[in-house]
Amino acid sequence: MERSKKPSAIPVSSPLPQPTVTVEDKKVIASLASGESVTVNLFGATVVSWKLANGAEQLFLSEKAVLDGSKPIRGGIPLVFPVFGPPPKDHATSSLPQHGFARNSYWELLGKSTSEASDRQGDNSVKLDFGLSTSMLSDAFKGAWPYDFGLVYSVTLSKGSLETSLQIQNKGDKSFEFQTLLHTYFRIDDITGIRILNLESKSYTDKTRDGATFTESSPAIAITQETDRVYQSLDPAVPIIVASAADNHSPILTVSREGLNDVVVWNPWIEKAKAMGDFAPDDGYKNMLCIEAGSVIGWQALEPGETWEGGQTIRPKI
Ligand SMILES: O=P(O)(O)OC[C@H]1O[C@H](O)[C@H](O)[C@@H](O)[C@@H]1O
Repeated sequence: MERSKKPSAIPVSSPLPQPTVTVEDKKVIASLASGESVTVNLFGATVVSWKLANGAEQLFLSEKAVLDGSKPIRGGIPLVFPVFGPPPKDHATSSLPQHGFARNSYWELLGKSTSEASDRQGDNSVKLDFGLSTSMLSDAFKGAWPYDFGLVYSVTLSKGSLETSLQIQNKGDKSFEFQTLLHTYFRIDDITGIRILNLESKSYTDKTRDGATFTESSPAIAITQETDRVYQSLDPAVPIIVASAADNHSPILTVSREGLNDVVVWNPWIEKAKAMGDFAPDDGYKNMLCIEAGSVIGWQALEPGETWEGGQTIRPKI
């Protein structure tokens, strides 16, 4: 008599845990099953929180950030478009507010999509697409910048990285010029404990010194005072690294860029932090650093029908 064989385990391809996306109160929250999460406020499509699986918040959000749409959000990743800084008087953006209207307008959630982690070990990643187009602007912004445009901003949360990328389309019949920037406020433990790598020998304008131009001499930049510098014409293949001063300059996080060849390094320091009504606590400048990937030197021209794309991927050391 044949001994009945125990059925051997049949390999089944178990589905990876799916990310969840919830929309509540003008906020979109996406989470991976392993615990990472990102929160995007529809006002400005501003990413206001990005947490790792262990709950560690990666972005600085001021305790006094205004979240009701009455002013740009102080912290997270405000999006700058179509002008960086105060608009020049002789330019088509001259009637817009500082940093333009993208961070000052309500965006819509266009959709979400998931993709499988390539190694089948981790969770899926989740991509949120947000849109802003001419018809969604206030009449005041439409009047101040009369161009027909469409923006799609994609926020992709993966295990160990956050990617934010912007597509800009000229949908009208006249060309326009723009600047854009991802104004990322990183949360850091202690501003005195970090160094910024990969900017040595690069040219920068220093806004704290009347916009004078200098060449960076330091291989590892320390922030010890108010800092507001626009580094320009960087090699897009070289990421900006925020490193630990104490730990032999080992990376704390890296910022890789595509199409964004300028980088602003900003910390308001003591007096400027106190002077900002929506910045809190006063000594919060010790726990933040803005590394802002952008295209802000000169202007990008976009002809009718053309699309421009750029973005960043942030990877913290885990
Ligand atoms: O106060 P905001 O309009 O948000 O600007 C905050 C900061 O943004 C950038 O980093 C600029 O380089 C700074 O000059 C400016 O102070």
